Amino acid sequence: MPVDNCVEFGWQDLETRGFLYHSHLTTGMHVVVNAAMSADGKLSSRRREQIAISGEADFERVDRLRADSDAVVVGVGTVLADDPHLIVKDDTLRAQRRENDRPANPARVVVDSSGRTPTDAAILDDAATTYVCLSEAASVERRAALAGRAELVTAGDERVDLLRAFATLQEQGLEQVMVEGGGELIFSLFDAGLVDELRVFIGPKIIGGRDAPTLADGEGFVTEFPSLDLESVDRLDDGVVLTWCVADR
Ligand SMILES: NC(=O)C1=CN([C@@H]2O[C@H](COP(=O)(O)OP(=O)(O)OC[C@H]3O[C@@H](n4cnc5c(N)ncnc54)[C@H](O)[C@@H]3O)[C@@H](O)[C@H]2O)C=CC1
Ligand SMILES: Nc1nc(O)c(N)c(N[C@@H]2O[C@H](COP(=O)(O)O)[C@@H](O)[C@H]2O)n1
Repeated sequence: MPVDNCVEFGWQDLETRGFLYHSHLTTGMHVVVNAAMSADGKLSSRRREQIAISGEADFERVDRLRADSDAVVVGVGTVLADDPHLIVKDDTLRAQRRENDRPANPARVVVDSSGRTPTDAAILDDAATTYVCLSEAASVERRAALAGRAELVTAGDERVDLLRAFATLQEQGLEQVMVEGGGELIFSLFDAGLVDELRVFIGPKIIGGRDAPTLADGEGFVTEFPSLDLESVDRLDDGVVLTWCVADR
C-alpha cells in the first residue's frame, strides 16, 4: 500500500500488513481509529443504544482489523452502552494468529478513569488479556473489584493521561493498536496527537439528534484542527469506507 502522504517510521512488518504510518513523537505505537457512523456523522442514537449502521461485510472488515492488531481499545462509555466483547470472531483468523505465535485474540483495553467497568462486563472474560486504564481517582474498592479480572494501569490524576497510559501499554508489547470508540475517547486521542490513521464506514442512515454521539465529541477543537490525508475510498454495500492518515500537526 502506498504511504506517500505519511511519514514512514521504519515499521516494515506493519507495512506488509497494510497499515499507514505517521511519525508521532510521543510513542512508537501505531494507532488506528475505526468506527461506523451514519451519513450524518453519528455513532449511535441519543439514547446511546448500539445501532446497526454497517452490515456483515463491514463487520468482517473490522474482524480482520482486530486480527491484525495487538490491542483493541474502547472508552468506558462504550463498555457501559454496548458491553462489547472485542474478540476476533472468525475461527480461521484466530487460528492464523496462533500459527504466528500470537494469542488467539488481541488484548482488550478500557480507558476508565474511575473504574466504572462492571465486573460482569464481556471484555473481562478469559478470552483475552484485558487492561483497564485508571486514573488516581479510582477508588480502592473499584481497584479491588477489577484486580484479578484485568491488568490495571494507572495514569493521570482525575482523568486517564492517554500519553502515559499508551506508553505503558507499549512497554507491554502492544504496538499495533486499534481504537473502536466512542466519540469522547476518539476526540481525546486526536487531542493528544496519538492517532496515526482513521478508518470510517459511513452508512446509509440518518440518526440525528444534537445529543447523539459523533465520531469526535469532547470539548472540540477551536483554533487548530488535526488535518487528514485521504488514502482510499472503497464502496461497501450501500456505504463507503474512508481511510485517512493523520497529517503532521
Ligand atoms: N458506531 C460505532 O462504531 C461505535 C459506536 N459507539 C457508541 O459510542 C457511544 C459511547 O461513546 P462515549 O459516550 O463518547 O464514550 P467513550 O467510549 O468514548 O468513553 C468515554 C469515557 O472514557 C473515560 N475516559 C477516561 N479518560 C479519558 C480521556 N482522557 N479522554 C476521554 N475519555 C476518557 C471517561 O469516563 C469518559 O466518559 C455509545 O453510544 C456507543 O454505542 C462506540 C463504539 C463504536
Ligand atoms: N463496525 C461497527 N458497525 C456498526 O454498525 C456498529 N454499530 C459498531 N459498533 C461497535 O462494535 C462493537 C461491537 O463489538 P462486539 O461485536 O461486541 O465484539 C462495539 O464497540 C460497538 O459500539 N461497529
